[in-house]
Amino acid sequence: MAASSAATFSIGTNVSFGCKVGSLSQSKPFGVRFNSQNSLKSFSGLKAVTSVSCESDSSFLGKETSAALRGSIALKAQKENQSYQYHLQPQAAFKVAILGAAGGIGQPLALLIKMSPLVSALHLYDIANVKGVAADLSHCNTPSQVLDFTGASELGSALKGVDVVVIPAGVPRKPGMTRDDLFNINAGIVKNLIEAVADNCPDAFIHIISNPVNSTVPIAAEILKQKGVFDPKKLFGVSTLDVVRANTFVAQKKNLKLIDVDVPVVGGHAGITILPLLSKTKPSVSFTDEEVQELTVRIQNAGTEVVEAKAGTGSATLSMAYAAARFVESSLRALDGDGDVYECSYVQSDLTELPYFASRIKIGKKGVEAFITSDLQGLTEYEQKALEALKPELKSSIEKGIAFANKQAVAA
Ligand SMILES: NC(=O)c1ccc[n+]([C@@H]2O[C@H](COP(=O)([O-])OP(=O)(O)OC[C@H]3O[C@@H](n4cnc5c(N)ncnc54)[C@H](O)[C@@H]3O)[C@@H](O)[C@H]2O)c1
Ligand SMILES: O=C(O)C[C@H](O)C(=O)O
Repeated sequence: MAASSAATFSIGTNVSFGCKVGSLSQSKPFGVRFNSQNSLKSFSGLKAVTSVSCESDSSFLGKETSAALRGSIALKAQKENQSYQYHLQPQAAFKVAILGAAGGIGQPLALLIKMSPLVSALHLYDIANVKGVAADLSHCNTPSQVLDFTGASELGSALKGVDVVVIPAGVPRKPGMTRDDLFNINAGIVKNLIEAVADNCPDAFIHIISNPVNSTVPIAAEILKQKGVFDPKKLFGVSTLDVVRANTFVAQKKNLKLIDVDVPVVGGHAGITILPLLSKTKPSVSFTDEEVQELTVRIQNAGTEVVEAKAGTGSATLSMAYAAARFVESSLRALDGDGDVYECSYVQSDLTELPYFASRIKIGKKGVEAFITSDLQGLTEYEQKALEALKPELKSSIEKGIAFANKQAVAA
């Protein structure tokens, strides 16, 4: 085997996991390898805000200079390299649950999370078919323990003691459907799962993937309120896939190094409510009006692009698992005390007049720590108009979710 051959992939954080064959791993066939020095430039969005903020006096990072910031990250990265390169123990001991783990997203997401050095236990829950997924995954010689849970009677055990709950349970779209067409089935699924989360792990970070996210997040919030355990800082609608897509499409269009590109995406997660702020792209890049129009529409329709290509067999699963794994890893890093974690997410917000809104946020140990307001300042005329145009649809999706949850409460 060639001493230098290495297969390494990153899920978009400053941590990458690699199976390295050769000098590093002769006595260790699988290694958890931190690539932090390289990835100072390759965070694919997670730390892109570093460069935003260092150029702006009004940034959330205050007076810290770019050089000092990079220096501190480099030092930390070096230490991480030293500490973890040769160990198979988890770096931290967080427990993650996936609800809907046997599904198209759930399975690859479970695999990616199984590779995280921050996870000590992975709880896989579904209404069926999860035993085999867990048996299969448990043979991977990465540190976390995999446990399976099937059906409502085991849901409570799946959630006990968990730090992060990820919810991709529910039905996906078929061609011709909108995400809102999933409401009737998925609203009830999310409601039931969130009730169990409220009862068993009310302090956990909750990541909602199930569509329509614009409504399922408000449903989850209302259920948590009814149970008296709502912490708005810990409820996240996962809109990371919109950022991943925006980064990919912009890099392709402008012939940029993919790993450097970061585009904030705000609003919500459906059609025109998905608003990529191309004027805020890092590195700074100019677009013609036609490019802005073409890229914006492609990013907004990217989910439909996949649904149509899959021709009735489902919607995005692999790219979604990748995006969700990135968001999980970011959350775990924040829980682990990393003070430099930024992601876009659909959360309770007062950035606009709407109660829920996706924007870039800083995530800390207690959840949402700050909103990156600068992204919404100095928008182009195109972006400003698109922002106003998305509000009525987003408002009505939010109200639909709230009404559903309240109606259920009255009926109960
Ligand atoms: N937020 C996003 O960006 C994004 C991206 C892609 C897909 N999605 C959404 O994610 C959801 C799942 O997509 P998928 O492709 O994985 O679908 P899928 O049908 O392949 O998998 C869904 C899984 O959920 C399980 N499930 C159903 N009811 C459940 C319940 N009550 N409790 C636990 N598990 C239950 C099913 O058994 C199945 O294994 C869909 O609603 C889809 O629209 C969101
Ligand atoms: O488009 C869908 O229905 C799934 C998901 O929301 C996506 O953006 O891919």
